[in-house]
Amino acid sequence: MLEAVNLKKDYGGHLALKGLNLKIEPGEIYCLLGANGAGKSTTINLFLDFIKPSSGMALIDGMNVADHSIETKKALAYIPEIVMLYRNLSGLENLRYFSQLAGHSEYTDADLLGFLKRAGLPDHAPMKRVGGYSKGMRQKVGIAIAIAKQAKVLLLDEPTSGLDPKASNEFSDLLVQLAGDGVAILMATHDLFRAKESGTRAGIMKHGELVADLVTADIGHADLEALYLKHMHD
Ligand SMILES: Nc1ncnc2c1ncn2[C@@H]1O[C@H](COP(=O)(O)OP(=O)(O)OP(=O)(O)O)[C@@H](O)[C@H]1O
Repeated sequence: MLEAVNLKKDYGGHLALKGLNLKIEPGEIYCLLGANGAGKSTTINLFLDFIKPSSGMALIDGMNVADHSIETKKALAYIPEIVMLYRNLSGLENLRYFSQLAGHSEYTDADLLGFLKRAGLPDHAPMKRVGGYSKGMRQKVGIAIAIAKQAKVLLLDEPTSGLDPKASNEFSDLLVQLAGDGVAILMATHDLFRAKESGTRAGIMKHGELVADLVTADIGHADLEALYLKHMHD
């Protein structure tokens, strides 16, 4: 479970996050929407403990990440816009390496190949160098790493930007599957369509504040877009 409690971030006089309160339960996919500079990445970076809050708390599984950096990192997986992998290693070798780093040395190659398959990596790809992978294939290795790590929390920062519609659709389906397994997911995205399609909740952030927090099943595509645009113009 992910929770922000009155979470604030001040970058030298610029209040980028103004007291965020948010709870994301296992099985939820929370899509954080908002214009460039709204504070979405700041929120994610606080949960990752990449940056420290000015006040308030970011909690993962009830633990304050600022005080439990290592323990909370064990519970989470992070997928940025471009998943960082070793170009000269194959997908399988990358997955083995990152799984071992996460303390899972027990997996056999068959296990690891199973995770890559579950993440939708084509059968011909696991033995090939990642340097030749498409962006969508790299994202799939990122998902396989999350599966292998048995992450309870998944943080994503614009993971589908630059993916073609089919790859984006496949990626969103994977997130829905992970949520079905009880993972709590927070995703910063500009993709209103995907937020409505695969998100269970959506929040609109503006100037460091959550100005809307909705259940996606309660709102249509057009209504979400209209609401988003209304907030952007206010
Ligand atoms: N390291 C930093 N130092 C100073 N200001 C920063 C820093 N990082 C972010 N900011 C500022 O904080 C605000 C929020 O930025 P943030 O990156 O969280 O926005 P975002 O919603 O993720 O935007 P985008 O959609 O462009 O990724 C912006 O005004 C940004 O310029």
